[in-house]
Amino acid sequence: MDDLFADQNEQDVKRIKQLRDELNRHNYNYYVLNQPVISDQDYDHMMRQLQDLEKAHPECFDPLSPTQRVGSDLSQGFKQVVHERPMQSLGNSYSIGEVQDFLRRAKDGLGGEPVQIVGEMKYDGTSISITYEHGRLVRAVTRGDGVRGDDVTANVITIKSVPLQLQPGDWPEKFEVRGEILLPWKNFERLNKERQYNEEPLFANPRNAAAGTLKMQNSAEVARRGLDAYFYFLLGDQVAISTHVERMEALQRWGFKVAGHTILPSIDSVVDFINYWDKERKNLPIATDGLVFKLNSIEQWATLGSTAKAPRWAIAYKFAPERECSRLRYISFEVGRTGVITPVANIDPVQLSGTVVKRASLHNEDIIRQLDIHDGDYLYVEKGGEIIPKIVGVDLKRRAPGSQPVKFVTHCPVCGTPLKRVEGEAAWVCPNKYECPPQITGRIEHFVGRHAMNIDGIGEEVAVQLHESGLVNNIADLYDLTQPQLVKLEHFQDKAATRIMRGLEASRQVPFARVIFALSISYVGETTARVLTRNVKSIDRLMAMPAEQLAAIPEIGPKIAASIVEYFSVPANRDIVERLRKAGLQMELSQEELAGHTTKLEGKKIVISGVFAHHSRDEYKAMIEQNGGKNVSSISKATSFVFAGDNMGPAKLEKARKLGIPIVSEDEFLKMLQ
Ligand SMILES: NC(=O)c1ccc[n+]([C@@H]2O[C@H](COP(=O)([O-])OP(=O)(O)OC[C@H]3O[C@@H](n4cnc5c(N)ncnc54)[C@H](O)[C@@H]3O)[C@@H](O)[C@H]2O)c1
Ligand SMILES: [Zn+2]
Repeated sequence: MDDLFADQNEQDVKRIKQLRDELNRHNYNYYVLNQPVISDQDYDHMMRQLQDLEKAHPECFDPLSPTQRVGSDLSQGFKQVVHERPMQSLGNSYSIGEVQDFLRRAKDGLGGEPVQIVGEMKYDGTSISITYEHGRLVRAVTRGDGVRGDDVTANVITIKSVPLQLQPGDWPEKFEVRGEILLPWKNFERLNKERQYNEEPLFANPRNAAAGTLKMQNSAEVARRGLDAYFYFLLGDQVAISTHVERMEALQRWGFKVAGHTILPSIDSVVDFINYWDKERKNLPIATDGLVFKLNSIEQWATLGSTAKAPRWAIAYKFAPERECSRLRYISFEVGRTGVITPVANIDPVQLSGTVVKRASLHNEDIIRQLDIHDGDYLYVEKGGEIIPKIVGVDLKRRAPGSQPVKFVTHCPVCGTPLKRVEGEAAWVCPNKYECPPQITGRIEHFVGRHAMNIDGIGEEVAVQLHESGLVNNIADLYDLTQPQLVKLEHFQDKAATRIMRGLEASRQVPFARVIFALSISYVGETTARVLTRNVKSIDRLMAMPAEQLAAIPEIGPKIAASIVEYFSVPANRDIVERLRKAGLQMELSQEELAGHTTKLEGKKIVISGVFAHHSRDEYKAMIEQNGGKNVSSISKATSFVFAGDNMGPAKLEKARKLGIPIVSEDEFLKMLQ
């Protein structure tokens, strides 16, 4: 019997260590990289397991355990600032019973004193602490590891809803506000669309997108993305207001947006509040992942204090993710522009977060195997981050006896070519690059895209139509199209044909770098195309370059180099390039580009200030002009950004902050010109 216990003990201790390691890894992915690899529910579940095990094994206590500390977002490149008061997390609850437990504990801690509960939205962004002195914003700092955070003032002042100067009022000389920085749904979706287009990794949800944006080195880009902010704490030694609700009202008067606060006089009203917001939150323009209940009396906050990780006078209530179960009808296999096969689960339609879901991507074969999906299974589907439906599991109880694991196709479902698996990657690929129809039409769509040749009027349907009619088999064929040919196509009107013809004409002026991007060479995205053209300067030189020479260009690794050489080794591709050249496309850098003239700073009014490490101030002024920008001497509302070196004058800095003008460092500036 003793042995049995010893065994169990040993297993628990091992599991504690394992969970701590795993949670630390997920914290890093989530808070620093902003790219979580598991769902919040799975993370919370692991955290609970660890909490339970640690409770059963007090001898394993470790102040560094993830149960004892908030996950750290500290990252390189920012000045770190120690918080005057530590920034904590919140305890979690998932049911009304747990909220009641919380209230009971709080009342016990207060010796039975009556309490008043305030309900608020739990915004799903990233927390920020902002210090104000004499009515002005002086510093904005992330939560960091709770004790110290990153100074992200330059980025926060680009957020229009953060007051830089307070409304006249009774604010104390110095105070701190805390709140949530958010990326509204609309801006989040726009950002992910752009990223998808540029083949950059997508943000899993608005929270990760907001956190990632706040940590960018380029304030101009931060401003462009459109962050927003809501506030939910007012703190400071000089703050003489004794309830949370009155503090929020004061913040509102001073010019802040606050987290709508409601006094809830009974547990029934707490239940009503939960039920109301569970539905109503879907109509908000920003993401929320729950509600927060706080005690109203600040004095009671002081009496109750906090644990290592969270206050005892507040608790988060997390909404359950919407999940439905639905029957798998069949798996379809879709072929992308690069030949990658994506399996998609087609399920009986179900209603989820207000929309009907019929399809959900399964991404690749490994995921199908991990989930162990059989034909005819009932699948659980959730809306991850509330937008993209995701298959999260199988209801094994409903599995038909004798059902077989689903089979992944072995041949391309469109052209029938046997599939290949790229070494080291999860994806299966149709290798029939040049004749597989979806790959051909995918390349046409890519070629005409906004970031490539920017030819209007050719979406997915038209690309397929052009291909099926036999008119366009590759991108060079586009330039042989004539208006009468287009008008003859089904459902095609004069206007649409004219638009395409005009777009083709205008595309002859599109700069060389975008032509290279438009060709669909594997691994050559927008940035790589720019690096290539800057270094290689003409298509003839690019076609003639051996792999080693290409790989020697900074940022071009052996993988990209091999892919470029492979592309130009195919006679059909060389033929396409020659035909595009004849059609009048830009096949080298223009005289202006060669002379260093670009439009990268076009329309920008730039104030330069301070001393620099890499070039003199005059050199930078010349560079601004060369790239289409304008040097201006003093900061005004019309200034696009301040290009700041070391020792920039404090008066200028202050003025820029006051007007919300972004500050760009030397490194950031050089990056802009890349
Ligand atoms: N998927 C992953 O890999 C992964 C990894 C780490 C963390 N996470 C998720 O993050 C959570 C932990 O993050 P956390 O420590 O920031 O906790 P949290 O997000 O659950 O709650 C605390 C935070 O809520 C925010 N908040 C929003 N509205 C508020 C309001 N009205 N009043 C007070 N605070 C408010 C504050 O920023 C505060 O820091 C986990 O529970 C998990 O869901 C996921
Ligand atoms: Zn194929």
